[in-house]
Amino acid sequence: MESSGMVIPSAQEPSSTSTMSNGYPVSPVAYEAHVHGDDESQRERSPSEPIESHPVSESSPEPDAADDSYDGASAESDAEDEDAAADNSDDDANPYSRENSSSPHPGRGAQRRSSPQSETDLIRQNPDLYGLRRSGRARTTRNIADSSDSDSDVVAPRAKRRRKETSQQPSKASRSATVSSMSDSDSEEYGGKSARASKARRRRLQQTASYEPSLNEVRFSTRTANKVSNYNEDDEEDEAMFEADPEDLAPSYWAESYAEDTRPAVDVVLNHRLKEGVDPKSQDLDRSDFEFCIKWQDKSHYHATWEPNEAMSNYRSTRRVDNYVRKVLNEDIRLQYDEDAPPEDREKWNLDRERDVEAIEDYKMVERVIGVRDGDDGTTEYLVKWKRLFYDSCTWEPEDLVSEIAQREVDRFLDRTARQPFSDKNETTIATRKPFEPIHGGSPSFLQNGELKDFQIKGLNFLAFNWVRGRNVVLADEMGLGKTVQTVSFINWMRHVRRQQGPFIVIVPLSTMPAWADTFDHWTPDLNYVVYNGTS
Ligand SMILES: Nc1ncnc2c1ncn2[C@@H]1O[C@H](COP(=O)(O)OP(=O)(O)OP(=O)(O)O)[C@@H](O)[C@H]1O
Repeated sequence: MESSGMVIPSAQEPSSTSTMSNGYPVSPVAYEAHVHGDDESQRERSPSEPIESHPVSESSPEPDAADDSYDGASAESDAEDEDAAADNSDDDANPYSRENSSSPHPGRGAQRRSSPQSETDLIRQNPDLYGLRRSGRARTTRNIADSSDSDSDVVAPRAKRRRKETSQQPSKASRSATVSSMSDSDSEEYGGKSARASKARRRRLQQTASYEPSLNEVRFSTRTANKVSNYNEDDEEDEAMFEADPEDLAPSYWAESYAEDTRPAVDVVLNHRLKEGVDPKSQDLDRSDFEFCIKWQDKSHYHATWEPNEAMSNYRSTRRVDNYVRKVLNEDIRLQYDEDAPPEDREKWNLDRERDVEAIEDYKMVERVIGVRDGDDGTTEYLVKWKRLFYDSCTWEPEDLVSEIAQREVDRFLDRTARQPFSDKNETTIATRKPFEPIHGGSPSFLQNGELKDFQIKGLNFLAFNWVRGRNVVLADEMGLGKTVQTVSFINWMRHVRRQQGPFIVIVPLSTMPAWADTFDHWTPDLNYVVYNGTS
């Protein structure tokens, strides 16, 4: 308890290392206390005693009178000091306790009245005492400081390697850290080329006591900075599927002579199929027998087209096609036509491809319209959020197209933008809310395309009742009994019954996000919700 009370604050308090030299207080207040020879109780309580036998208040330099931020901590440590002093007076096993219990200690008196130089002399004469007094302090920083030293048992795994290096030839960084540390503490006494091995130990202790953690942290970060882990090694091939073709990159030093390549650029190859007329049982199929479904850069999946292999020379970024052939087409040919291919592998491959194709069809469906603008040619364009794709994949599409494939979404967008959301302020404030009126007589009329069960109405009333009271609650029930539906209903109860337009935030696991979106769409299609996920 003593060491923690002493060590933790001192290790974390920069002012303690900046205002104290070798643990000696430089605070004028502290020095004044010694000169005037305060009585014993005052000395024990003083947070700024220089070197004392008391293990908490007196050997710890942190409660410097110059540092106001320590007032609170000082008061706490004072209280602990009183307890510790009482304990120590009975603790014969602790040499400091004995020392502390006898106030007229000659050494102590000399210390209190000595100048900083004589204090340093005393430290040199009593290295063990010096080390022990700071042992508590050092403990918290030892792991950090000693990680670059050689005599710590509790170090990071790489300390072993560091130990070897430092024992043979101290690294430049290590030396500079040592010098820096010494200049912080007392370079005159502990530095210098003539320092002997016995002094080195004291110096280490000294460093440990006076090191600022930031110094060590800098050293750690410098060393680890060279080790850049690549966690994506396994994904290299996947990345290659989408990596930019070098021909896409227009070198800036060619800028003047560089003619812009306006050919369509391949974004992703979505699928492949045999060309018409090619015998599917042929044994020597290759990429020239196939067509590829290409999603073009800056265009939505809706505009993906099938292109034969020989047409690729008309497009940019065809390296993505090469990668697709290598990774997907060749594997498909192998699994479909190689009789030795395990049937389970073939089945899994086909299922995966089916799933991918289904997903691509979803990407072509309009989830919602989120913006409108005038196009270049005077026509109207809508900003379309595509189903299952993030918002950074939204594209501007001509009005004709959007109306043709998703007129309902256009109408919803126009409805939303036509009216301003308005919330009843009286209902927003708990104190002015109207009393709770439970929902009776079946499913509420503000829900569309379905009716709540009785137990779900009960759950909705439970949520509504507690909202009126301003209480936070959790709705819990067994799986699949309609908690999502009840929550969506509750939000709509607030909108329609209490005229609260939100915004409401619903935080859900990524995997359940589509289900939530579907529930909103199904039960309350008039509600405007936005799905936030992805990177932008
Ligand atoms: N009253 C109802 N009428 C018709 N279908 C309902 C009703 N209540 C719930 N469902 C349907 O039951 C399914 C499960 O509902 P819901 O997702 O709300 O349950 P849940 O309790 O949230 O599930 P989980 O515990 O798995 O999250 C959904 O497809 C939902 O549309």
